[in-house]
Amino acid sequence: MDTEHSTLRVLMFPWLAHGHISPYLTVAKKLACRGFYVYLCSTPVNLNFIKKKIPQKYSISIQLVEFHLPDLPELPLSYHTTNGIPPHLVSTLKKAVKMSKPNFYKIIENLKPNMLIYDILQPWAKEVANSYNIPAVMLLTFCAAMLSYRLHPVKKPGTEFPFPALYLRKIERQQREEMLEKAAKEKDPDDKDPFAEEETMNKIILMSTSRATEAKYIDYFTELIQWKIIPVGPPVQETTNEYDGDVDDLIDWLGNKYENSTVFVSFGSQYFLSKEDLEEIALGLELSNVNFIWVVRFPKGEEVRVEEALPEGFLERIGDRGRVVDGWAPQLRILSHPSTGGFVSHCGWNSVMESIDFRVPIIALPMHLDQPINARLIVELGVAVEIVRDDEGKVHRGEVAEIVKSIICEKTGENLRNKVREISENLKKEREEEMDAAIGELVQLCKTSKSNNMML
Ligand SMILES: O=c1ccn([C@@H]2O[C@H](COP(=O)(O)OP(=O)(O)O[C@H]3O[C@H](CO)[C@@H](O)[C@H](O)[C@H]3O)[C@@H](O)[C@H]2O)c(=O)[nH]1
Repeated sequence: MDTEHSTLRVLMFPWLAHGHISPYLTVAKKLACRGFYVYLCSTPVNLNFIKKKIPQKYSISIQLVEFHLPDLPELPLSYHTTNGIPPHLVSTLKKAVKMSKPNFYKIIENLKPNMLIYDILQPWAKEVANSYNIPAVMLLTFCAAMLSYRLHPVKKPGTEFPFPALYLRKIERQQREEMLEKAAKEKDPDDKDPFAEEETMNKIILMSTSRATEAKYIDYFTELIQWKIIPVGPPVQETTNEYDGDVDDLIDWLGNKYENSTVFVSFGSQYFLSKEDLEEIALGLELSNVNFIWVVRFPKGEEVRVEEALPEGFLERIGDRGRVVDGWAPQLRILSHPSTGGFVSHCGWNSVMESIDFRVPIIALPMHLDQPINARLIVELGVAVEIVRDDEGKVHRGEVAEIVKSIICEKTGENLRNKVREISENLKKEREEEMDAAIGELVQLCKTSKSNNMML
């Protein structure tokens, strides 16, 4: 281990979502391997989950720090995470996090880290750190294509977005406008623009992405924002045995299938399918005749039995061809398995990067947020085919079946597999170099912080 940085201590504070925690944990491990001492801060319910993803070798270099939220009757402890929280409570969760700012002051005061790495959804954390002369760097968990799309109209109003491949369909534009309106209404007037120009702040952004997947978008985002953008590579963990339940049984079942014969179907940790989408996807998988593992999930507190939510007789008709998993599956173990030949995904950024890293072509079925842009990006890259919804946003079983079949049984799948293999190789080549560049910047910042702290 490189001991040069062994006295540098970094506090990491991701938003309370698995899609955000996962890339923070990846970076935490990379920092720990290079001699940093890392504190990873989240709520107890998230930490219980994170614990299982940290192998023994990091037991000293990565310390977990509890962040407590206020005791609100509508937000029991198990809801102190976005995983499985009923969608109407997400804004309450955001408020609860904000109310806990005094707890974050105490954490910073106790730990006195050399640097904070914070999330765009908690921009106030930077102010807390800066108030102790501690530098703060944002780690973004979205892709540069998405951020370019978002910032272009602000920075270059009245001009056309120069990447037509990243268009949004009419229904997606409507959904996006509704989402932005809702966000504007809920916005706390104290919250500053996370990309605002400030003299006190270093203009460095770490991004959970790679030049291997989106070099031109990283360059364009840099041009728009005029900050230094440092990609830190794909957010991929080691495949640990962190899951309870019948995981071995599931992996044994997968082991009995032919190479590239099975699709994995999963829509991340924050989204729940509508009844109609659930039915069309089930019947599409049935029609495709392809093997599958499908993670079906419902919000916490809704006592839904998976078998009852699926179309009548579905499980009997599928028999041993498919497995339906309730709630959560070991995604990385499944994606890294040779029998997995495709991933029907909502295109959360982590799922996209994980799939590319493990050389699995993607069948894109974006739901909301950044996902439509992510889907267009990977189609442009040549590693995905998209299941296109109709003008009302509905998914159709016939299209699901056709595309799944084409990826597993036809030439289309082979072409995508060749392309994803090539990009995965490039990702691996870039990974270390990108992280080394990031470490160089972080060390500089930490050193500044050390001299600042000595002056206190
Ligand atoms: O059964 C499951 C479900 C998820 N995961 C893991 O959980 C993470 C999920 O992340 P992601 O694929 O990005 O999906 P979301 O949880 O939906 O992520 C949110 O955060 C992402 C990063 O900011 C955004 O791109 C998404 O749109 C947003 O929904 C991944 O690491 C998965 O490997 C599992 O291990 N098992």
